[in-house]
Amino acid sequence: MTSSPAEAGAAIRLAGLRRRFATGTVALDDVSLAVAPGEIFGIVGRSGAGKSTLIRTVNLLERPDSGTVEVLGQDMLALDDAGLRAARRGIGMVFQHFNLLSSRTVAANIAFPLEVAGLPRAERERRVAELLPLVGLAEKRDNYPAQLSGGQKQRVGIARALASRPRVLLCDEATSALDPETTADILRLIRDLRDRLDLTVLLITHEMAVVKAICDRVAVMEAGRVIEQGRVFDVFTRPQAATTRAFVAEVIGHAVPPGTVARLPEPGPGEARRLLQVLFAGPSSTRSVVSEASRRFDLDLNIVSGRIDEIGGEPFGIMALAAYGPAERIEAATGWMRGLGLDVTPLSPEAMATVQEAA
Ligand SMILES: Nc1ncnc2c1ncn2[C@@H]1O[C@H](COP(=O)(O)OP(=O)(O)OP(=O)(O)O)[C@@H](O)[C@H]1O
Repeated sequence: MTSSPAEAGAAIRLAGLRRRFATGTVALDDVSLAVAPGEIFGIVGRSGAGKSTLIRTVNLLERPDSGTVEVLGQDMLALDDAGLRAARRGIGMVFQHFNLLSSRTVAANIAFPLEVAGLPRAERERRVAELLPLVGLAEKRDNYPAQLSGGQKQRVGIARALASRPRVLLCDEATSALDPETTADILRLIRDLRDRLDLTVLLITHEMAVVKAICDRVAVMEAGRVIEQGRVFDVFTRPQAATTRAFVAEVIGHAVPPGTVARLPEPGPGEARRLLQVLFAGPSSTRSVVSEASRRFDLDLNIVSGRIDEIGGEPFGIMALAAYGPAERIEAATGWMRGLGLDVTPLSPEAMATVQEAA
């Protein structure tokens, strides 16, 4: 998997970024990625993986020790203070905890960056009047943050980020403080704004469900490195790294009732029993793959569970198989299915239960 689609004319291009804190922690260890104009690009990783440090290098809230940061064709590290201030107006940022000023109304919070930039009052008011309906807050103009729900506060945060008409939007765990339903609303809003305003969006999250919901491409970070990146559909259907598999399983790990696993027949004499999770692109071909594998390798392959899901309208399937037969023939069948492009992962009964709980 490569980042090649974005290489030419990228909206954001980060190359060879390193950042080591005085404590000795290496938060970024040779990170490179390119985000195409109009793309929603997700960076996913566990706590401490380096996501915040990475997103903060894009607008130079964090300066890398080495590497290059290019946004909209501009070399950010070459700018003087005035140049950097101007460049930052082209890069909006949305925060996890909204960072609203409690003593200001919704309208005054949204206008704040314009005030800092020295825009006359009339222009600020005109811009706020445009932004309020765009984020669905036309009725809340004169409310204070304390009178708003979490989702409404984040809408204010988004409107404020868009006030200076940026072309790039950075979202730092923008939905992590919200409940699932509100998260879905805010993600829809971000996607809608991307479409309407032709924005490029870089977001960080620890939730693969966020990536699945709105991202076009994703990079998975671990210990300061990007360990895998690609189209979201490809990463979900053919995850490579163990960490990516674990992330993917959190979202699409499907329910195999523990009782079902417990009731599976024991293998016969000289037979092995293996539980396999199979991920595949497209809804239709699996059943024939399973029956062909069964014939070719003379195995008993039972579909324990299965379902079809989709990402960006593209369908994919997830299936749990119980395979019975000589261990080496099960291995051979697994290899054969992988050769056809299916992602096959052995599951222990315990793993099946874990996957089910996480789903
Ligand atoms: N200012 C700092 N000084 C020292 N170490 C830091 C600093 N900021 C971050 N780190 C460390 O760098 C590593 C990466 O942190 P970062 O916040 O970028 O990760 P993250 O993936 O965003 O995690 P989280 O979701 O918990 O914020 C962590 O080990 C963190 O403790």
